[in-house]
Amino acid sequence: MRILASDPVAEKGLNILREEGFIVDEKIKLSEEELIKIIPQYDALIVRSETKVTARIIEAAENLKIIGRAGVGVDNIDLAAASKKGIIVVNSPEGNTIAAAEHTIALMMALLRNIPQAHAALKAGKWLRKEFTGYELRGKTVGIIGLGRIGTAVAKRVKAFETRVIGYDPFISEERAQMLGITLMPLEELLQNADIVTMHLPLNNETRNLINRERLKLMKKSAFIINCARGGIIDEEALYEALKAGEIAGAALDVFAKEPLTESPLFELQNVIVTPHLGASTKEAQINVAIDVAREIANVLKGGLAQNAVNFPAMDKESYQRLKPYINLAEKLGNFLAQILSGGLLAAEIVYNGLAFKEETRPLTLAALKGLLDPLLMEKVNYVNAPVVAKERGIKVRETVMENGADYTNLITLKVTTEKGERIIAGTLFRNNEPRIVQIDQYRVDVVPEGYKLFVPHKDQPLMIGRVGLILGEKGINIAGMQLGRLTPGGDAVMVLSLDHPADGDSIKAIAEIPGIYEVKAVSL
Ligand SMILES: NC(=O)C1=CN([C@@H]2O[C@H](COP(=O)(O)OP(=O)(O)OC[C@H]3O[C@@H](n4cnc5c(N)ncnc54)[C@H](O)[C@@H]3O)[C@@H](O)[C@H]2O)C=CC1
Ligand SMILES: O=C(O)C(=O)COP(=O)(O)O
Repeated sequence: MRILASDPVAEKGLNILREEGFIVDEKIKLSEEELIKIIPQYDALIVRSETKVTARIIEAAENLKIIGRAGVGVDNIDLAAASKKGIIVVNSPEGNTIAAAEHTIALMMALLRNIPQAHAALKAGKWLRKEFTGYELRGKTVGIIGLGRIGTAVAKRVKAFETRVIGYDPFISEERAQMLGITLMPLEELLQNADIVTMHLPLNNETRNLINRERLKLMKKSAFIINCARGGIIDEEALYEALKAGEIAGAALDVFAKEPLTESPLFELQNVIVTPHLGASTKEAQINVAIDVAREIANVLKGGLAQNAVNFPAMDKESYQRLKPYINLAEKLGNFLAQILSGGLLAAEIVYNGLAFKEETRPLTLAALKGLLDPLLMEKVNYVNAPVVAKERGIKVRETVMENGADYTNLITLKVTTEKGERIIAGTLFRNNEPRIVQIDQYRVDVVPEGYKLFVPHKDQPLMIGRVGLILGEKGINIAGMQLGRLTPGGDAVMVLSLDHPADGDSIKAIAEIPGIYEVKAVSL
């Protein structure tokens, strides 16, 4: 399989992929058209922030299974397009946290002490001292917007400078803020109180131009603002005007609305210092992020699940190990049901009974949906696009979780409604995580969800098994196992045969013609 790195990525990461037997091409600074042309050859794409992975590129990516973002921000990737196409997007959420936090501190100190300006002046032959008198950090109030990984790492570090830290993040709790020693407050209040404001939140539709003209006006005239998160969070035009008018004291910017950026009115202002998106550019961070995404890509291309997928529920290693057999079971249940269904699919409900499902069920639901939808549809369905595909087709998906209430300690039941009625399948794990289908429709069974099956509802009467066995036997198809389920003697019953080879069309037809056989469905798991 082939992997393309379209931005500079540390060799240590790429070598992991080469050692795993993948072919890795490094081609940087490609245009959108160039990428569209070559992307069909690739199974995985690795990017940093420079490559814009547009919907057009994703559309052309016939073989792409995963996009690895060697860093945090995925705003350069069209996530909706990737999800729709079933392409997993992974990032490295922690690999560059320290690099970005330290760069923020570096910018903060440089800004307060005029280091870039003094450096430039002296190198130009000017020994200026009075002009470059700065400020101390001690005793100042630092306002952090976005208290995620980088925001909290910055908080920890500025505290060592004896500052007071205030924060704004609508998604963190008061308890967590207290634990970090940060006073939470509304954004407007933070802007009014901070001597230094620093941004550490993602760019999205809610945060674009979060710091606009009105909000900049709330800041103290003596205040500084730093953006080491994403360009576009601060309105650059409004910032220019605020700085020019002396409404705030200065700004340090590592990121810009449009990158690369080599000319900007902001660059002409003495109280603005800039770096070209260097937050994550340390040797250490680049090795960390490259290794993280390489491991994810290798794992996913070998059929595993991603742990840091942005468009798939994230799972830590432990949860993944624990849930993996259930994920496989859920997928098999969906798959089995898909192969015995008739009529258009209207709704799917997945019911989880048992403590195994107390914490996390989302990956199981996605697996059940994938198993259910993939055999029914022309397009490829996987864990990532399964909900999108279901939604697009108007299939209602419901999830119910109950701590107990079933005959098995942990049971997954998939109920689907089609135009022709309702069908049910349920499964559990036996000892040693052995998967079993324990119910199909109203019948109790004990079927290993593996290999070739024949699902044969019939009337409970003598000779049924014998005649089915004879037809298959005459074709040299060996029956490896058989399960019978019936409601009442002489009533409706079901046979689930496990075969060593798939049954051919003629045998299936011949079985279907036996009086008392209601239907015959071949299932391959
Ligand atoms: N300059 C650079 O080279 C680098 C920039 N970054 C950027 O830094 C930013 C932060 O990264 P991490 O801390 O790793 O992410 P994170 O996901 O750990 O933290 C982001 C925080 O922002 C908060 N948030 C979301 N919407 C918000 C809103 N409307 N107002 C206030 N807070 C909000 C979230 O609740 C979360 O706590 C990202 O934009 C990332 O792309 C990251 C690494 C390097
Ligand atoms: O990780 C992030 O979000 C970054 O902004 C780092 O960007 P980069 O990988 O250095 O292009």
